[in-house]
Parts: sequence; structure tokens; C-alpha cells
Amino acid sequence: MSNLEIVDVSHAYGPKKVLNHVNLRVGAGQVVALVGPSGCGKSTLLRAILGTHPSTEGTVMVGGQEVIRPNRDVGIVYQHYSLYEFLTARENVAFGLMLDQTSTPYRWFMYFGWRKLRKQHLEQADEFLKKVGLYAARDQYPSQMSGGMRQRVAIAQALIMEPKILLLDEPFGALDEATREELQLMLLRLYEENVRARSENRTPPYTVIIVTHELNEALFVSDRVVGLSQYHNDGENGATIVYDRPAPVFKPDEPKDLSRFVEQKEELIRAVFSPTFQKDHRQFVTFWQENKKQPVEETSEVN
Ligand SMILES: Nc1ncnc2c1ncn2[C@@H]1O[C@H](COP(=O)(O)OP(=O)(O)OP(=O)(O)O)[C@@H](O)[C@H]1O
Repeated sequence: MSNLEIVDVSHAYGPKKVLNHVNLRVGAGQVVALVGPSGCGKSTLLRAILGTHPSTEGTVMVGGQEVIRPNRDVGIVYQHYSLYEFLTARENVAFGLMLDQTSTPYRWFMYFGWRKLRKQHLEQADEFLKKVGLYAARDQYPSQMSGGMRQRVAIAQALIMEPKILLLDEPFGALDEATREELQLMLLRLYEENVRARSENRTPPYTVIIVTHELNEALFVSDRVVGLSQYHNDGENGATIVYDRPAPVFKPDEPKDLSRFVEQKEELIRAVFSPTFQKDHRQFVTFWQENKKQPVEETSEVN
């Protein structure tokens, strides 16, 4: 079973058709970069996956369940961090678990049980802060942190809920170049956990869709690039997936060798961003055919 399955999703805002028969299947452990021209409907698609704005047609399934409202199987981190200013890093990360696992009466009337649970949640938060390289700052408040540190906390805050899919909506867009690179490496480190889990026959823990305007970032941090675009033969009825191919996988300790994806970046620019490159939109939608390592049942393609 795929972690995310988008089946024939179309969306319109009144008469304005934005998404046009979008189909996408994402397996556990994939890190998908979602790119596309400005205004093509990336946020609309994310909102349908999140369940805040279900699509006008089609179905979104996460972990085999139809998404009709926000739920804990889908996490999201936005460009502008939304941490609780009055909580430390570890308290911020533990906060979701506390809300999920305790009620107000429980916290009031089961004081000792609550204290014990809280200790466990804070310990779990510490583990996730280690994963995002922020353990040393666990007792700092957001006002004492840089933008990059806050974004790491936001990612740990989302990961601790163990979502079936984590949506990252331009997560590094507000950061300077050097900090952005550090956070990209952090994502590659998380991806290494997926690789390790796969090699030990465990389910890889992190399944991610990252929306980014930066094509170098898209190709660097993901193992699959999906292009959503209105530039295709039926574009007047909205954007659809016109590109879906594997991306090169980098290791965090390797040099960032951009030459490994120069050709693919040019292909992506033509296939997704060029208004004049007329094409059958299936031509570059070949991820499952190309990725032979996936189980057989995943190879029948969509769209
Ligand atoms: N609530 C809304 N009501 C009407 N039109 C909307 C609404 N939200 C988005 N749109 C329109 O739908 C289209 C897709 O918007 P969306 O924000 O999903 O695109 P996007 O690809 O995320 O854009 P960007 O890359 O610029 O963030 C745009 O033309 C936008 O103006």
C-alpha cells in the first residue's frame, strides 16, 4: 500500500480550473520534490492532501484512508515557522504528542500519570531534536534561535507525530543560502535513515513532499521530482502532472556535485516551465517504469 495515493483529482475555484486529473502515488520512504510554474496549483494540491480544502473531484488517500479533513497522518511545515514563543525547543516538539495523548481533565486530575507521560514526551522530543541537529539548543526559546534553528524545530515538531506523509511547503524559502544548504543536508541525513531502514527490511520512516521554487534544491534533496504544470495539451482545463522521474540520490558527506543533474534540470525546465514546449503530458511521467527497485504492483502507471 502506498503512503499517499492521489486519484484523478481536479480542482476549480468557481469557474477557474486549477487542477486537471492529477494522479500520483508515493511509496513509503520517498522524498518527492514538487515543482511547477508560479500559480500552477501546488498549494492547492497540498491543501487537498492536508485535508483543509478537499478537491472538487477525485480522491486523496493517505495510508489507505480517504482524506476529508486534517488528521495526524499528514504533517506540514510552512516557510514561516509557527512555534509557540513561550515554549522551549523540546517543549515545542513535545507539544503535539501531549495534545494527542492527554486531555485537559487527565492533566488536571491524573497529575502523577501526566508527569510521567510528560517526561516520556520530552525524552522523545530530545530524540527528534538530535535527528535535526538541535539537541544542544533544546532548552532555548524561539526568540533565542535563528531562522534555520526554528525551522529545524518545526520539522522535528512535525516528525515526532510520525505522519504517513510530511508536506514541506517552501520550508527553506526565507533562509539565507548557507543556512538553506545546512537544512538540505539535514534532509539528506533523514533520508539516510530511510535507506538504512530499507536495508534492514523495515518500513522507511520519512515520506516527504517538498515544494520548492529552487530546482537545484529539488534535485539535490529528493529521490523523485514531480512537475505540476498548466503547459500541456489540455492546459486550459488546469495543471496536471507533466513530469515524474527519479532524481539522483546524494549523501550528506559527499561534495554537492551539481553536474550530476545539469541535464535533468534542463529537461525539467523544458518539460514543466516552458509554455511553448508542446507535448503529450505522459512523456516524462515515467517514475514507476524507471524505478525498477519498487515492488511489482507499483509499476502500473497512472495519468
Ligand atoms: N481561494 C482561492 N480562490 C480563488 N482562486 C484561488 C484561490 N487560491 C488559489 N487560487 C488561484 O488558483 C491558482 C493556483 O494557486 P496556488 O496557490 O495553488 O498555486 P501555486 O502553484 O502554489 O503558486 P505559487 O507557486 O505562486 O505559490 C492561482 O491562479 C491562484 O490565483
